[in-house]
This record gives sequence, C-alpha cells and structure tokens, in this order.
Amino acid sequence: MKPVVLKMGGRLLQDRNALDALLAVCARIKQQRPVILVHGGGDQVDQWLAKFAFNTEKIDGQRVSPAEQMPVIAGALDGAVNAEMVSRAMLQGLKPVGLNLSAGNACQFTVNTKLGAVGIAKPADATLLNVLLAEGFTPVFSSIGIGSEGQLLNVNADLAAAAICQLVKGQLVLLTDVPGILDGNMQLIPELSTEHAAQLVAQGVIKGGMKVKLDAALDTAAALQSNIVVAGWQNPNDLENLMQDKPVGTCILY
Ligand SMILES: Nc1ncnc2c1ncn2[C@@H]1O[C@H](COP(=O)(O)OP(=O)(O)O)[C@@H](O)[C@H]1O
Ligand SMILES: CC(=O)N[C@@H](CCC(=O)OP(=O)(O)O)C(=O)O
Repeated sequence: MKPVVLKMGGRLLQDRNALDALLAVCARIKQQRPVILVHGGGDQVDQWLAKFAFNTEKIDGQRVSPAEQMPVIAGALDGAVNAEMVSRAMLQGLKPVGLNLSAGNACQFTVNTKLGAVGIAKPADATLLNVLLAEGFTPVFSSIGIGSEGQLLNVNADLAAAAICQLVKGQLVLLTDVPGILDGNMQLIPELSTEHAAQLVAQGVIKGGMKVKLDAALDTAAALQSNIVVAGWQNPNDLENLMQDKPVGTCILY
C-alpha cells in the first residue's frame, strides 16, 4: 500500500496532548501501511532566533534565512524539534528514525537566493527510505537540507513534505492549525480545483503559509496525479476518517 506522508506544523508540537493523540493514530495506521512524518517548527525557529538576538521576516510565507542564522535555524528544526518529535513518536511505538532531507540523498536542492539559504527540494534517491519502510521504521524528517556546496539550507516544511511524498509516490496529508482552506467568509472549502484556487489566491483569500501549502499540494497533485488533503490536527479522528476515504478538510483536486 502507498505510504502516507504526514506533514505536521510547528504549532502542533507545542500542544503535547494533541501531538500524542495524533501519533497514536499514526501508530494504528502504520499497522496497515507505511507512515512517513515531516515536521515544521516555524514557531520554534522564531523563539530560537529571538534568543540569539536575530531579527527574522517571512516573504510570501517563507523565512528569509541568512547563512549566519542557519546554525540556529538548523539547531531548532533538525536538533531540538526533530528530537522531540522522535521522542514522542517512540512513546507511541512508531519505531521512529530522525532524518533530514539529505539523508541518503533523499532530496537535492536548488537555492532560492532571494531568500538567502532557502532550498527548493526535489526528490532524488529513495533507497534509504525504502529500506527503513521495509524494516518497519517510521522516518521523521526535519525540513533542513544540505546544498551542493555542503551548506545548510532551510526548506519550508510543506514543500519538504511534497518532495518526500513525490519521492515515494505516497499520499500527502498536510495537517495544520485550521480545519482546511477557508473561503472569504471563513468557511471550510471541501473541494478545491486548480482554477478556483487561482481565483482565491488572486483575491488575496489564500495567502502566507496557506499559499505555500497550496503550492505544495498542487505540485504534488500534478506530479502524482492524485488529490491532496489539507486538514486540521485538532481532531485526531479526522486522520482516521481520512484513511478510510471519508471527506475531511479541503481536498485539492488534480
Ligand atoms: N484561505 C485561508 N484558509 C486558511 N488559512 C489561511 C488562509 N490564508 C491564510 N491562512 C493562514 O495560513 C495559516 C496556516 O499556515 P502556517 O501558519 O504556515 O501553518 P503550519 O505551521 O501548519 O504550516 C493559518 O493559520 C492562517 O492564518
Ligand atoms: C524557508 C522556510 O520558511 N522554512 C520554515 C521551516 C519550518 C516550517 O515550515 O515550519 P511550519 O510548518 O511550522 O510553518 C521556517 O523557517 O519557518
């Protein structure tokens, strides 16, 4: 069965009960099919950069990442947050393995120089992932990568999850702190076509972090010829329902 690639945002990691409940659902899903986790940690990066007295800003939902800030950004995402995710997943019996996007050359990168050390991830080598999945491990990816010159790169975690999902031809689920993509009246949009999405972006209804999520979903939908779901993490039953093909969140149509 196709692996399910679950992206979890940094805000989830600050709600221990919600995270544990969701990882317990992941452990149940894993009895049926392989699970891969990709996590963010934008809020944690904000906190770490502030502690080191760095200013930070985002452009169109992506963090401007000067090279001198990368040890702090990588320390947060690929250090503290990844270890925390692995430890919580371990307690739920998921056999997690903490990785970054360059593990086993899983992804390769071009650099979005406009934003500094920000990587654009492309799927590259699935060998390591396939070995881990075949042995019943749960890969847990941070969104840090290593560029062709050996430099640390910061990758938006939705785009990182998209690249990992394309690598294994999996099912992508982008979990976030809202129930899905909302319209101009803050109502959940159950299904979204490419054309409708473009209209909502032009109207400024889908923006910031959600625009990046939409881009990740549209790119993966086109690459894999499959629908992609953006859903909330607040109710762990939603994930179980989704695995049973029940409608949850916003389904982005390819
Ligand atoms: N149309 C929209 N529908 C829902 N959320 C939106 C929309 N446009 C912008 N957003 C914002 O996008 C946020 C989710 O993106 P982000 O903060 O990057 O989440 P995550 O950390 O889960 O990746 C929401 O909390 C909301 O503030
Ligand atoms: C380039 C870029 O924007 N990187 C993100 C990576 C973490 C992330 O995406 O975290 P969430 O999923 O919690 O938002 C950042 O530095 O915030």
